[in-house]
Amino acid sequence: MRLSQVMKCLKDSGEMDLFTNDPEITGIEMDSRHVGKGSLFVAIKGFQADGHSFIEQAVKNGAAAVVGEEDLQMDIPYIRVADSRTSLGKLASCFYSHPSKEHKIVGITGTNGKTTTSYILKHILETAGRTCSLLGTVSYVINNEVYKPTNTTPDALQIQKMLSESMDEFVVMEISSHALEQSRTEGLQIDYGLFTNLAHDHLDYHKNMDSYFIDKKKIFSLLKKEGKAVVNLYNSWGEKMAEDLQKENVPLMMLGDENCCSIEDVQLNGKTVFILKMNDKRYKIKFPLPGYHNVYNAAMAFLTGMDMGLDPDNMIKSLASFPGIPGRFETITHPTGAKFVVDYAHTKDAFEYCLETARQQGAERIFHIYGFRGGRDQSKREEMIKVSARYSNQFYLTADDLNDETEEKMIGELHSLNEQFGNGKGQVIADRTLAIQKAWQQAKKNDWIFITGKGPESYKKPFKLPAESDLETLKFLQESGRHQGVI
Ligand SMILES: CC(=O)N[C@H]1[C@@H](OP(=O)(O)OP(=O)(O)OC[C@H]2O[C@@H](n3ccc(=O)[nH]c3=O)[C@H](O)[C@@H]2O)O[C@H](CO)[C@@H](O)[C@@H]1O[C@H](C)C(=O)N[C@@H](C)C(=O)N[C@H](CCC(=O)O)C(=O)O
Ligand SMILES: Nc1ncnc2c1ncn2[C@@H]1O[C@H](COP(=O)(O)OP(=O)(O)OP(=O)(O)O)[C@@H](O)[C@H]1O
Repeated sequence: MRLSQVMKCLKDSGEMDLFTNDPEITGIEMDSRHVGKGSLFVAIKGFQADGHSFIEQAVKNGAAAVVGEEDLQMDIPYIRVADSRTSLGKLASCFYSHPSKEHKIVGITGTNGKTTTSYILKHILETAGRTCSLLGTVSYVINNEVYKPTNTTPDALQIQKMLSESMDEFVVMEISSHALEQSRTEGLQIDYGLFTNLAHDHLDYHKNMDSYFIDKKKIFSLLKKEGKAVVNLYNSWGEKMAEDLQKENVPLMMLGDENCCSIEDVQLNGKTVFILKMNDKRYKIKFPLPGYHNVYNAAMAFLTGMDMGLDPDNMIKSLASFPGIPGRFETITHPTGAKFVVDYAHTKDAFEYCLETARQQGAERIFHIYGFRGGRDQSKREEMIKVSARYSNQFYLTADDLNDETEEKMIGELHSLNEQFGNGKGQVIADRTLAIQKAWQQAKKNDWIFITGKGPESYKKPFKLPAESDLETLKFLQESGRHQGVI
């Protein structure tokens, strides 16, 4: 494709300056290290580095043209734009022939429930015999091939490339607020935009809840002409979102609105069973994942499936056979019958939903093992400890992924938070595997032990026990118990 053809996508928005020759463009790159002969290199001012300082390297690697924000003179075509990130999405969409058009795309945003809802939707679509790609925190799945994700929502280049490679009819993707704020979704067009909820998280990045909300709301600017918003009203931010969208005349389906679809008769002791009332019809849904939060996730997926024209009876069967998601309420039963749950909860709301679920399931004692990511939103830590102290009989604070924080600083912070807000129930055990071992050794019948925050993710540093994730630690303890004849 000639540069002038790729540039047409920017020309429309008046972002293009003149250039003198028209080379053949073999690919678009945002990382100078990936540039090859004929690439168009887009220089981005990032949080860690400035892509403009790698232009020379990109040219050495064979770049045929460069897009950037600075006023530069070069021997190859240089196109100055106001915002490289938005230009990247537009250019990539153009280069890959606007692949959003080729699929029915569901974008899911919200603080909690994106991964779960996306897995449920993929499952019900596939049960109905439809093909579905998935882009999200746990994995990217394209044409049934599974890839390790870079981000929850990949960069604009990857999005457009994967959409163009996907031969699946549907694409279900998690859309993070970071991605929306960083214009990774520029050039993407979606058929459904789902908003699950908003809760205190990522305020290191978004500064306050209002600006976090505004970034999340950007998902609806991606809707195709005939696209629809699906909003969960069972939380106050969902109500606000729906109100805003109604004012803006965005076609909207609301979970929790009597005139559309509402949840009734929820049973949570044992299996999750509830009624979804849609217009005059009532659908009885049985869902294997416990907890009220999963009622919302299943209902959001069902509502979207109904609008897609899927058969409700088929969806009900599909939901009943949902196989679960790695690291989302994954349960291992201790020899005493105690339940060990590995979960990805890392917000106050998610803690509440999880720990409350144990109460609903008849837990006599609740133990909770968790930590905080270093270098991430520190303002949420106090609220999370308070919830944990309210619901659990005892909790252990461990060193989670430290990122840029030192272990010493994190441990000091854990002690301090525990003293202030732990209600005398907390203990700092920095080694996560030893904290899990301690809980394993003291577990009794009818105890529920939650290990939260990492889900299926690997530990970033080695701990005492030979395991690389929470699940592996539990399996190690299970195996060791068997070898020692402990039943
Ligand atoms: C803070 C942040 O969000 N950073 C994201 C951002 O990176 P950046 O643009 O700042 O990159 P940078 O390292 O400063 O580099 C700037 C530019 O120089 C280029 N470069 C760099 C080096 C070089 O030698 N040559 C070169 O050309 C880079 O390719 C880049 O184009 O854009 C990248 C591409 O999209 C993201 O991968 C990266 O996510 C980082 C890794 C990250 O951890 N982000 C988290 C906060 C995040 O986005 N999380 C959400 C999920 C949140 C949730 O809901 O839980 C997500 O969507 O994953
Ligand atoms: N609808 C919901 N409301 C509140 N909490 C939820 C909901 N669904 C799941 N959770 C809790 O949040 C955790 C993360 O869920 P999930 O992975 O589906 O969310 P996510 O939005 O993809 O999160 P992340 O962006 O951090 O990957 C779950 O392990 C559970 O504890």
